[in-house]
Amino acid sequence: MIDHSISVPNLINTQNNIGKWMTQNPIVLTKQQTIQEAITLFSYYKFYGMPVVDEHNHLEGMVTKTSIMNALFNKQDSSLPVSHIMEVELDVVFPLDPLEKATGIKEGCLPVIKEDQTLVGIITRTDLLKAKSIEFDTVKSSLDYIGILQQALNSAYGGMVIVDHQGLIIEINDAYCQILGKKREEVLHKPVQQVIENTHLHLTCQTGEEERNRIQRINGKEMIVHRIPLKKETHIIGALGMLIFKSIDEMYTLAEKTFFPKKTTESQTQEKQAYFLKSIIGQSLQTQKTKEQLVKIAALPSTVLITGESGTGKEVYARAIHNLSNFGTGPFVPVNCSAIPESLLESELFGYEPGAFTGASQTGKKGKFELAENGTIFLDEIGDMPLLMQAKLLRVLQEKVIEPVGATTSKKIHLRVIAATNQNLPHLIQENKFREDLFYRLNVLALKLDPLREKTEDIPDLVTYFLKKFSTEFQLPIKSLAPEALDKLLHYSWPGNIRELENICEAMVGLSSHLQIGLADLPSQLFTDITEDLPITNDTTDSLEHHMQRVEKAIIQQTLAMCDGNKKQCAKLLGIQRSTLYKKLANYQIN
Ligand SMILES: Nc1ncnc2c1ncn2[C@@H]1O[C@H](COP(=O)(O)OP(=O)(O)OP(=O)(O)O)[C@@H](O)[C@H]1O
Repeated sequence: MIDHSISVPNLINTQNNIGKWMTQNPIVLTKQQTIQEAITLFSYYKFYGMPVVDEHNHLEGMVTKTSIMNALFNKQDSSLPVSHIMEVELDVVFPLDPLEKATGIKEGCLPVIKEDQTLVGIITRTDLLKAKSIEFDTVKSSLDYIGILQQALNSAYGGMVIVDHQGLIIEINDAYCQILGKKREEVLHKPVQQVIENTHLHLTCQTGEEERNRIQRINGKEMIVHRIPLKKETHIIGALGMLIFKSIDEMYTLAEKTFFPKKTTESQTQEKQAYFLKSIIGQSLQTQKTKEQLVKIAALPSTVLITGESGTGKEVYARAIHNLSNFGTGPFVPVNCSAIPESLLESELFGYEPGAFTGASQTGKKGKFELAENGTIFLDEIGDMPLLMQAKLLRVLQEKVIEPVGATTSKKIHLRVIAATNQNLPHLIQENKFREDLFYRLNVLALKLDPLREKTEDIPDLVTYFLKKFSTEFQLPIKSLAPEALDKLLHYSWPGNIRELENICEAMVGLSSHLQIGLADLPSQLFTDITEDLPITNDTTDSLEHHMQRVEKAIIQQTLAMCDGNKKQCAKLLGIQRSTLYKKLANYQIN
């Protein structure tokens, strides 16, 4: 993976000790050398002082220009050894001492020794001046660097903010300040989460994870942001936040200007609708009405409940609503509530904190709700949600907050909820299997999908669409359907609805060796349609629903027999999910 994190230059050298700046290997004297020799060396090297060492390089004293001058004025014999005039009570410094320790030199230089008295150098006033002037240049150039950085930030079109490893703001540009309606001085050194709404930058400093093109709500507007960790070697030392577009609207305006310069807003909306409704095949009156309703629903932010038998396209409609809605730029996260074991459902939906339970990941895990932030969560098979989870979901819908497992605080969420079921929720409510209050929360906007047998006008279009789809997928010439075969499809009862039709088309394209699929290529289930042979009861007290259940039971029994009891194959043929088949088998007590 490419590491996009930014490394920060080392602006100031912190190792400003004496060892770094001292004069190493200085000229030294031994005790036996004469005053005359010292005078010669002084006049040649222009030193202020020279250390006197023994044969092991241990410091014994110091001969300075002052001590030489005194000797000369006192008419001392210059052939005497320097031990006569050397200073023995000395100030000394050590290599690791800070530079400041040497700034007290009143005159000349100081010997630098190790703990065992070995001489390692001298530090002179010239050394000190050099160190200070270089330090000054470094600070100055780092100040210039910060100045350049500020200019660069301020010339950026979007907002930029830099935080340190604790999430405290250390730099912010004018554009961001304008968006926040705050002054730079007001927000500097404050925790970023107290200044910028819905920010994650402080978390970026903890996770080191880069996030690009995320939607963040600030001042009621959705904006696109990048969050980039700043690293020095392997350490995270802060994070850079970039606000790319000041709002989604601004991005659309820009995209519109670039891609659709002359079109009116209305025609753009129609184009967008046409694009996303294209995936919903069918021109029957019912389908047309459902699509019209879909467009109206998409424009609203409220929760949607889609009902319809298995395979009628509930997820297809949910995706279209998402794409046409204001949440369309965010993620679409489908969750099949019946496929997740009850014990895992809560953590799957709401996530968990690090180490929340035995076996939990040490980094924690985001739940589906958090993953769907600024987008849509699609809760399929909501009728199968356990009662305890229903209560938790109700709270989420009411308060718009989630509480990850093991967390002590709750998190605000901003997303749209679409739920779907093939079950009769009012019946489940009567049986105390579904909460009435949750039903009303979900059913704010209702979309009911008709079974395929009630809109057979859609079948020709669907068949054409699926034959083309699978012919292309299997790299075969595009196949068609003979009129008598189509007629058979139009008179079948389609218990698995569009999914069953899709599966049959897939099998026909793959298995038929003819370009035009005839009656002989149709699967046997179409010829043994149980509903054709079903006795019509004269019992007027029997409700339509009971009739339907008898029909459904008979179809399942017959299909299962055809598949020699193979439930996987039976579910596929019926166009229902295996979990749905198992439930129905249990309901009808079919073994
Ligand atoms: N109007 C449609 N046009 C084209 N394809 C469709 C349409 N409706 C459904 N399909 C296809 O039928 C299959 C089943 O659709 P989908 O999964 O949306 O049904 P469902 O009602 O959610 O089923 P379940 O209740 O079993 O979850 C999918 O492969 C989908 O692409």
